[in-house]
Formats: sequence, structure tokens, C-alpha cells
Amino acid sequence: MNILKWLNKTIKILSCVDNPKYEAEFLLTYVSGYNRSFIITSDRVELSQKQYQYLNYLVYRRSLGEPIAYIIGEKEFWSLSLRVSYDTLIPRPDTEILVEQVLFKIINNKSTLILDLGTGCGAIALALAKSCVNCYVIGVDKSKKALDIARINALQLKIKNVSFLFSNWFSHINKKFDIIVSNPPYISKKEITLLKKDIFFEPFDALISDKNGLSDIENIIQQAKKYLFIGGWLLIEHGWQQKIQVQSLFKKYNFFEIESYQDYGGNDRVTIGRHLINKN
Ligand SMILES: C[S@@+](CC[C@H](N)C(=O)[O-])C[C@H]1O[C@@H](n2cnc3c(N)ncnc32)[C@H](O)[C@@H]1O
Repeated sequence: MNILKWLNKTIKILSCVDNPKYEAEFLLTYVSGYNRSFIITSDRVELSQKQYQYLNYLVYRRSLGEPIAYIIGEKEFWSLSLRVSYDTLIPRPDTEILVEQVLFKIINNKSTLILDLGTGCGAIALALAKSCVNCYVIGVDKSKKALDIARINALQLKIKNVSFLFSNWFSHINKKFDIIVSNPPYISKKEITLLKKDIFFEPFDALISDKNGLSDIENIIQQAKKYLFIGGWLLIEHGWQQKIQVQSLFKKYNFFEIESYQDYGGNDRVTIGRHLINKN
């Protein structure tokens, strides 16, 4: 079968996804190694039997809703190509807002010790470590399999000012940090049923939290001051409807300079607060 015929057939099969043409072309470039302009200008080129069979297998997986990132085992975040697996959440572009806040509002090239709670494939920790050579970042997770992926990513990207360790939130942390960041699970059990089916391929432990999605966020905010130097910052990613509740939790646990920031889609996404006085 030639490229044109395969594309036309695949675009129909993938009509259930948001952008079938883009995804069909993406899978074709991934399997064939041809770039997009070659695909467009040379669409009469025949696919080999091996390419054809492998492509159809990947398209079948995609048609069942499996995210492209799991199919190819990779996702770009902060211009870093990161390995992902079924044990890690797929990093989202919205999370780059949190990285931007740390780098441009708080650090300003100062030497800084950062803790990333719930690091998954290491996206936030690696983006911060790569962008700030004066920083040292520790990423923790309760999923040992996710930590293995994060360590592979650090090795492949040759990022040395980062390390990853097991911890159930703060359970294995015994020092203080300048900055604590987290993109914790924050989706409620009720809300998850309303989301796109792609999400059911991701680890539930990375997504769902009790108390309307706020249980892990509260747990982190409540404990964070013990692990922050005076003047240190806590930054938390949350759901677009959780800003008011998250700001209240920052106030309840005596954080100052509380502010929230929106993602690229204009949704409230990250709330930050500062530890200024030693009062619980
Ligand atoms: C929403 S994912 C975020 C992953 C990654 N930081 C990112 O932004 O792509 C939440 C992560 O928190 C981890 N996690 C959930 N509960 C945890 C706990 N009690 N202690 C440590 N990590 C936890 C999950 O395994 C998952 O990797």
C-alpha cells in the first residue's frame, strides 16, 4: 500500500481522536523515519510489508484510546525528550507554568535546593535541573517503577544535578529546601468518569485524590513548612476549579505571599505561597 492510501484509510480509523490527520502522519514519520515534507510530497511511495504491519498495530492501539506518548514511549516536556511508561503520568504542557514560576519568579540564578514531590518520569525535576545549573533537585515518588524511569531520563539527558528517591510524600525526607514543588494527584473520583478515555491508561495513583481531589494537596501543604527554610516557597499544581480551596489551605497553614497563576488555556493552575514565620 502506498503512503497516500494508508493515510486516507488511517484518518478514517482515527476519526475518534481530536486530530486524526496529524496523528496518522505522526505515526507514519515515527515508523518510517520519513519527515513530514517527504510524506506530503512523495505520497505514492510504497510502504514495506513490515512498516505496514507495524503501523497498523500502532493505529489499532491508538484507536482503543491509548495515548500516543505510551505507544511511542516518549513525551516532550520543556524541550526535553522524556521516556514514559504505564507507570508514569504523561507530562502535560500546562505543568510548564510551574517550571516557569520557579525559574523566572523565584530562583533568578541563585543556588537553590529544590524538592519535587510526586516526580513521576521526572519531568519537573529534570526541567528545573537542566535550566538551572546552580540548583540541585531531589525528585521523590512512592512509585518505584516511576523512579526507575526518572533515573533513566536523567542518565539519557546527562543531567547530573538531580537525584531521585522513594518517599511517601515527606516520609523519607530529612532536610530543608529553598523550594518545594508538586504536581500531586488532584482529580476527584466523581470527576474522573467525565474525562476523556485516554486518561484511563494512566496510573490511577497519579491522578485521583480523596476529599474532592484535595486530600494530597492538603497533606503536602500541611507538612511542607517543616521542610522549607524560612523564606522558602511551596508551589502546587491543581485543578482549574480548585484555586479558592487551595488558596484557603495555604492560608490555613500560615503561608504568605499567596498567588495563583493560569495555564496557557487561561485556567487557574498553580498556586504558590511563602514560608515566612515559624508558626504552625
Ligand atoms: C500527577 S502525577 C505528576 C507526575 C509528574 N510530576 C508530572 O508533573 O508529570 C502525581 C505523581 O505523584 C505520585 N504520588 C502519588 N501519591 C504519592 C505519595 N503519597 N507520595 C509520593 N508520591 C506520590 C504518583 O506516583 C505520580 O507520579
